Amino acid sequence: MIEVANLSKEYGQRRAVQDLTFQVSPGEVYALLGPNGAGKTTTLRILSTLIRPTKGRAKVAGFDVAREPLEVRRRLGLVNGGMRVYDRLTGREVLRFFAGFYGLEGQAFQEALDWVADLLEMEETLERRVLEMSTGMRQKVVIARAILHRPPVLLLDEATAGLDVFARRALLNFVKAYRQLGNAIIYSTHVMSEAEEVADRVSFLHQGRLVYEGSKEEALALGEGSLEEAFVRRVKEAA
Ligand SMILES: Nc1ncnc2c1ncn2[C@@H]1O[C@H](COP(=O)(O)OP(=O)(O)OP(=O)(O)O)[C@@H](O)[C@H]1O
Repeated sequence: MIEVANLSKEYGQRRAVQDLTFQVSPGEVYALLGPNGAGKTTTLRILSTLIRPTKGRAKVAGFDVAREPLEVRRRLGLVNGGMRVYDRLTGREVLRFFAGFYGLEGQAFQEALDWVADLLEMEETLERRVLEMSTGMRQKVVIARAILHRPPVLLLDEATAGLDVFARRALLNFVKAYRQLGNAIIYSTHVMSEAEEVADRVSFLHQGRLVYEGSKEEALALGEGSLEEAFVRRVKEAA
């Protein structure tokens, strides 16, 4: 569902991502792990067609991100930590506005709304103004907006940033439910414990390079039960 081949991105002299290759299958959560500046956001921005790669290729649902960006966008949802939505609107109004971009109106909008409200357990959030929502409720609106069109590919970039324990739990449960529907998910974070909970496979990104990729179980074995330890060991070996 996601294919990345020898992908590189340079900002002037700075190499943000170097020669990255990986694939993600339908029904799989792929954790992209690494510290700040490792290149995670750059990778997701390329996949979501916001920036172009300097070298290499990436495909989403079979469509090339550089040559067929509109086809890619139709099949993809993106969630960043700290994304904003319009304060004065209710949850329902925000979602109606964005649904319009996907051509979801009338009955189709209502069906999409019922679907996301159920999946994210957010019925009461729909009637409240964003201004009056908790951070967790707001994040549900952000996620709902990203999946209204039921994309088979979902990219989550530090999506739990700023969330309390209940909201984080709700998000992790949602990730599991969305995978269960057969969708491909990239879960990008520097919080290794979250990946331990939701990932099927993990990769470690360090200074723009993929220094490790394996099943979560293999990575945990490498770190004697800890992904953080596995990351540190792999980075030392790669140095
Ligand atoms: N627009 C830009 N112009 C110049 N350099 C950039 C730009 N965007 C990112 N970089 C650099 O590219 C590298 C990778 O950044 P990126 O944001 O992809 O990392 P990250 O793993 O997502 O980290 P974070 O969690 O801090 O966002 C960093 O060295 C960063 O400073």
